[in-house]
Amino acid sequence: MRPVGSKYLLEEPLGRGATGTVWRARQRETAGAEAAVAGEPGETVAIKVLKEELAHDADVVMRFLRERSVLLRLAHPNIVRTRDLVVEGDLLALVMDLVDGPDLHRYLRDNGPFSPVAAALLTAQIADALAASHADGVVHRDLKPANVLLAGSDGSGEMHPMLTDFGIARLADSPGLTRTHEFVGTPAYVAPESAEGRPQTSAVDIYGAGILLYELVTGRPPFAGATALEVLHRHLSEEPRRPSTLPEPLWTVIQRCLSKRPEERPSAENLARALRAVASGIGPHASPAQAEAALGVAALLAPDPAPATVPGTGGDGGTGGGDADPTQVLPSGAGSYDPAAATSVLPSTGGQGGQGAPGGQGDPTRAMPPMPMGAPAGGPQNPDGPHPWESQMRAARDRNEQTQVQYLDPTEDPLRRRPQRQPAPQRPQQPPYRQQPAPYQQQPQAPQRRQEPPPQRYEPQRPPAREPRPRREPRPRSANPMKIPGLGCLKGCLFTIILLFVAAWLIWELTPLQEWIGTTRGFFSQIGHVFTSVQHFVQKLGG
Ligand SMILES: Nc1ncnc2c1ncn2[C@@H]1O[C@H](COP(=O)(O)OP(=O)(O)OP(=O)(O)O)[C@@H](O)[C@H]1O
Repeated sequence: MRPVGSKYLLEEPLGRGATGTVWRARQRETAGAEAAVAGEPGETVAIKVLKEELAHDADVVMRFLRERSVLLRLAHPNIVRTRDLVVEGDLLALVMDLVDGPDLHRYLRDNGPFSPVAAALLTAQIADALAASHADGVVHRDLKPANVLLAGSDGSGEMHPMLTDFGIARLADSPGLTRTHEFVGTPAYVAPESAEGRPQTSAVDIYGAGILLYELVTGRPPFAGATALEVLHRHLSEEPRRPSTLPEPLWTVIQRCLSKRPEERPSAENLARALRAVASGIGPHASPAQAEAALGVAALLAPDPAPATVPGTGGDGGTGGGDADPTQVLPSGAGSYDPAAATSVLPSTGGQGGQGAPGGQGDPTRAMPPMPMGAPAGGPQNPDGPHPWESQMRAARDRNEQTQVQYLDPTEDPLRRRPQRQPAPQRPQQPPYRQQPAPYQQQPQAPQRRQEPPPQRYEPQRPPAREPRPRREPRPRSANPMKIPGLGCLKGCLFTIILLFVAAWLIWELTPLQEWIGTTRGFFSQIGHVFTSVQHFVQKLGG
């Protein structure tokens, strides 16, 4: 057991991320006044020991100390509380409350997607946490299922999401570690402005929340690709595709969160409110008024008039980033991309040039090659040393937990396996103000895989599912199985000739045609006469 400072003892690793390793630890003695939570000897805590690269960077240490008060101050029921920050020699560590439960990424992988109502309620709680941190000027910047821990997901039914890793992204993008204009994040969850190195605000967290919500209901994030660059391209240029099972109001929320323009995304507070309105309006017990309110959710999604800015990205009017930065054309097809990749430091402009940089395109750990652009504008970088991006990607490769993009077999999709619609009573016939608990008052239920989902479903106005028609045997066309090519055409021709013959006979016999022509012969004798004339003519020709 390794001591951390004089107050904590590391017991066993809980998991490793790009920025450090999280340990289950025990408190040895009560912490001093500098800690937010003094704790009791013997108490179990979680400690994130930051990676050595971070701990060796003077700038990170400075930032760690400077942000100490912000991190310790962040208190919200949906934020994992940071109890203490330890700086000792080469060691930087965050002491947190130990959350007994899986992270959301693992939970999704093991249990499959959530119902739209459960997903909306879960994301509403995450939006609550974001609203509190944004009000305090703290932008998370790395919102993703792996950074949401689920307390109380032990089968008791209630699920309590807790956002963790606050401020870590901010520590990791120290100018000493990453070059100017680079960003920290995970490609599948990165907002377009971060991908382009434009100024960032709290709207990047709203984008992350939109991606997370999409993933909760579908099992996978909206933009995937073989390489990190491909994923970033999609964030910049593609619109997400609407899954067919997604209720209209929830889709409206997702679309607004995933708006390419940060100023069009809702504030975290409005997002939470809108998601609760949607959850109560799309459930089966929704009153007509609640359903109506859900359909008008767009009106609730007002943007934040004064979004919190991310220092150093230009969003604060500071030195980094800047509006003048041109939109980049990202080279595609380079490198490999693990969608499970941990938080990454991706060069978005500037860089050391692709070919000569260590760990170039041939390096499979590389998710994004350096851009062939200008020289780095950032801090004192050693051009020969490995870029932190490389070591972070190597860490990602070493991780035990790999995010898996889950493609759900439609037959196993609990969203599709909804109960058959009964000829249910029409909504207007329901007593309008029943004493029912509103769906937003219910805690999101843990979805059980391969179990019938709870009937918290949005029923769009669709006709009831039809019985599939019995398959018809192809009609036998003929008793003769032999197929003669052109037979159909021949039959048609013969039929036409007979038809013409009969028509000519009728015209000849029933009209005064024969008198006009001056012959009084019947039709058949006239035909015979014509044939005889032709025969004589041919014989004459033949001599
Ligand atoms: N406070 C905590 N209590 C219990 N387990 C935790 C706590 N914080 C993190 N963990 C667990 O530790 C593991 C590693 O966490 P960490 O945040 O370092 O990884 P990550 O989020 O996957 O990576 P990164 O954010 O660096 O890309 C995760 O599996 C997470 O479930």
